[in-house]
Order: sequence, then structure tokens, then C-alpha cells
Amino acid sequence: MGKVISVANQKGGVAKSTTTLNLGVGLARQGKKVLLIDADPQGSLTASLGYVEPDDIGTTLATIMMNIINDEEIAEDEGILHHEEQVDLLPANIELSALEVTMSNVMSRELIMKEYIDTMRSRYDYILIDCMPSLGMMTINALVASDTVLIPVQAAYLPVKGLQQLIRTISMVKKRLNRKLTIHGILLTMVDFRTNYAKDIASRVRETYGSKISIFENVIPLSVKVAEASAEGKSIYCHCPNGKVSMAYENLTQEVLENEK
Ligand SMILES: Nc1ncnc2c1ncn2[C@@H]1O[C@H](COP(=O)(O)OP(=O)(O)OP(=O)(O)O)[C@@H](O)[C@H]1O
Repeated sequence: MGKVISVANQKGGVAKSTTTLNLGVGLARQGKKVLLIDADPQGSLTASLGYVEPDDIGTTLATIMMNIINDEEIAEDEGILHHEEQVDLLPANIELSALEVTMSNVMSRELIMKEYIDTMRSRYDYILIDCMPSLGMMTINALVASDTVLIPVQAAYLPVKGLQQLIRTISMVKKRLNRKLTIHGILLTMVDFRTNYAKDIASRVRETYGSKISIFENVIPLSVKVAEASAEGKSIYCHCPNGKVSMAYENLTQEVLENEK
């Protein structure tokens, strides 16, 4: 049975999509069967895999969730795009925003994504969900459907502060809706090792949360190569195979695999 990991943080721009993509492709490079789910109406994960006009895609996560709400049949592989880097993608676009509003009147609305993901678990080793930057119903759906949460945190003061709210939401979901949910770990992203500030933040996160939540040993360095890779619709391994970000995501992949043992 596949493992489901939500990549979540309500703060925008902390490298959720970048991490989902490069951890996902990293796992695929280790021979794992991987499904990436874009659960953000901005469609950044979808776009950074080269599907540059997400709003033109006909079948997305919103379509699938709407089918579940309407109790309609979902064909095998419906909406799934097969990327050349050996990962599958269920894309997202702006329709997901409209769906989130519609869902306010739906019975058991927190369980819609879980219903879909549970049917996909037997087909994949890993299912990674790129959450949107909010703690609304779509993120709750992702947390309910997941086994663990990976929390990317940009090495800066404010995002570190916002973590408490996310941790509280995860605890509530665990208590009321998904008892087996755990926090996989905090991943420090966009770390600029040239500055002492970044090092201070890293040690501060370790001091504040290290006793309660595990923090990935590997951190992701800041590099302009990341934006270049997503503009090309490729993973960092393809765009800059010997660069520091590529190595960092490869090491993170190993750490995630080690955690399974
Ligand atoms: N290690 C890095 N070094 C430099 N830039 C990075 C790095 N990781 C991500 N970025 C850039 O930061 C921006 C935000 O990244 P990304 O889209 O992955 O974040 P996000 O948390 O998914 O954003 P949102 O909350 O808007 O969905 C992008 O422009 C991306 O190219």
C-alpha cells in the first residue's frame, strides 16, 4: 500500500511545489511508483512540470472531486498525466477554488479527497500532495487523506512563527478526522548559507520544535537554478544534475526512504 505525504504550509512561497516535484521525481529515480497531486488552484506544480497552461486542462483534481461528490464513476487513470521523468500527475487549475466554495454544503466534505486517494494507494508506492497556501477545506482534505505531513519552511523569521497555527490544525485533524496522521518533519528550504541569519533561523527552528517534531537533517539551499528548472518544466535533476539543490533533494529522498525502515 502506498504512503501518502502532504506537503503543507499555509505560508505561500516556501517551496511546497518545488519540494513535491523534486522529492517525487527523486523517489521515482529510486524505482518507486509515484503519483503527484496538485491541490493548489494556482497550479504551480502542474506548470512546473511543463503543463504551462493549467487552466486549459480538461480533467483535474477538481473534476475528480466533483465526480466523487456527485457519486459518479471515475475511470481508471482518469485525469492522470504521465510525465517523462517517470512520475504521474493529477493536475490542478483555478476550478479547484470554485470547488472549495461548493464544498461548504457537501456532506462529509473533509473526506472527499481521501475517498479518491484510498482507491489509488494500491497502484503507487508514494502519493505526494502539493497543498495550497491556506488551512482551508482543500488542505484539510489533503491532511485527512494523508499518512504524514512534510512541512517546508523558508529560513526566515515570519514563516517560522506561522508554524504554530499549522501544527494546531494538524493536531485537530489527527484528533477528529485522521488518527494515524503524523508529522514527517520540517524541511528548511531556500537556505542561504552565506548569511549568518539563515544559520540562526535553522538553529532557532531546531531549538523551538526539535524536541516535538523531527527536522530533516538535509536542508535545501537557495539557488537560482530552481526557478530555471521550473521554467523549463523539468526537475532539478534534469536541469542541473550536479548542482547543490539537486544533491540536497537527492539526499532528502534518501532520508525519506530511510525513515521508512
Ligand atoms: N531552493 C530554492 N532556491 C531558490 N528559489 C527557490 C527555491 N525553492 C523554491 N524557489 C522559488 O521560490 C518560489 C516559490 O516556490 P514554490 O512555488 O515551490 O513555493 P510554494 O510554497 O509551492 O508556493 P505557493 O504557496 O504559492 O504554492 C518559486 O519562484 C521557486 O522557483
